[in-house]
Amino acid sequence: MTAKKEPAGLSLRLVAASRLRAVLSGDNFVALGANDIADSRDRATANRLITMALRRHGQINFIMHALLDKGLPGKSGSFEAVLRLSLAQLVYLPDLGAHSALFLAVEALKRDKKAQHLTGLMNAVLRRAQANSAKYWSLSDDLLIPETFGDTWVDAYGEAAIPAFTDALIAGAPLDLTLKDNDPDLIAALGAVPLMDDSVRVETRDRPVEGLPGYAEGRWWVQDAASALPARLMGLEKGARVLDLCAAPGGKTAQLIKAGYQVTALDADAKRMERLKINLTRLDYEAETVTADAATFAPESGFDGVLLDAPCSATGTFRRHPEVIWHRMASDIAGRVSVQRALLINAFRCLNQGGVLLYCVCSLEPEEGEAQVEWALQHLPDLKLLPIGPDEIGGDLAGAVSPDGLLRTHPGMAPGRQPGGMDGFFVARFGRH
Ligand SMILES: C[S@@+](CC[C@H](N)C(=O)[O-])C[C@H]1O[C@@H](n2cnc3c(N)ncnc32)[C@H](O)[C@@H]1O
Repeated sequence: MTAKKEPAGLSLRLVAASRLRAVLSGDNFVALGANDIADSRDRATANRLITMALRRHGQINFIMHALLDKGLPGKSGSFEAVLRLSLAQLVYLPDLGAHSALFLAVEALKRDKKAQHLTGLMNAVLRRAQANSAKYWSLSDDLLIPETFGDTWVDAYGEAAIPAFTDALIAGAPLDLTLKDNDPDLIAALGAVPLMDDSVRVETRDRPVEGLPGYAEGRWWVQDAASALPARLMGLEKGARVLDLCAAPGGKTAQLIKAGYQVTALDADAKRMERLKINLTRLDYEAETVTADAATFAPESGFDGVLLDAPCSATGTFRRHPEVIWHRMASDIAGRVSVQRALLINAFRCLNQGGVLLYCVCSLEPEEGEAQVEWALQHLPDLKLLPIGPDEIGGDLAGAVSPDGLLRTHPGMAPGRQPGGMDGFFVARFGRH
């Protein structure tokens, strides 16, 4: 007897459901790669389903609430993940076909011992969703942002920021690169548009990053346009000794080396440090590397510059990691604020008199940004603010600098007037008396 053939499209959905399930329970989203699904078209479909489910998470919450009269059944294995993927397909990816969404959801549940008793419920819920898909398609985009963040972001960035943020969330992030050298032929070969300084944007690509022109020769590295801003503000002479704290995977380290500094790159995570070393080797760049806790690292001599890219809530990265805004709680932010303070204190200790300290976070939360500057100026009396000038920032982003010289980007901004947004970043520059 020959084994019964699996229905087409089922196995990619099983892999997608398993990845989404991990994200729902707290993992960061990492796109499926060739090791997960060998066929590139299947892999692309699976990644589309997961990213759509994550970007539309808030609206899918609303739909699930409307359709599951008794709420999500307890201890139900992959039920929630399969349901979210199927709703993403039915409502937001109609080109994938409604029939396959219903049929494959039921088939997927049949293969999960913990959920196979729920095939009837899945079928009924998805049929109701299908009947109402036009109504669900036009749900308010305000649902895409959790209330806790929505309120803070309106206060910090104004009412108009929210529609801009939801547009950016739905669109996702294009690929931004930082170039080693601004070669117009390379930019053309990449099909990229210049954004500012050495940042370019690749809007569409037909292959993985490793297959793009110039990757193997180490002519660029992946770095969001916002993430490339802080290191450009160091402003020291070539040859200055610069400490890059929380450096892995090394995007800012590479920029500091490119600027001509003698760089020491430090990170607490040994695996991520290995990744940093591999990245620098590909770029043919050199730095001293240290695996240590940035809160207690005690160098033998001080540095002319310290860049502290502090661990944070990462809410500014929601275009690539939509899950961050659903994972983060107010208590997480408070915990991160105290770690950032400990790191700021030690960053200051590592700095020579007359040196420059850059503090940055990829967070949209004022507690991790502007409020940390107030705290640092109160608690570290030898520290003074070195205001960032609007003319120091290219890409038509002068408006991102506040009157007191703090830099704040957000996903609604258009670097180089290009569509696609940018990460939310906060940068402050200090000097030591
Ligand atoms: C936002 S990522 C840094 C990105 C990096 N600066 C770049 O531009 O590529 C934050 C990093 O902080 C590191 N980290 C977190 N807590 C740390 C600590 N106490 N000491 C040193 N590194 C830490 C993490 O391992 C992570 O690599």
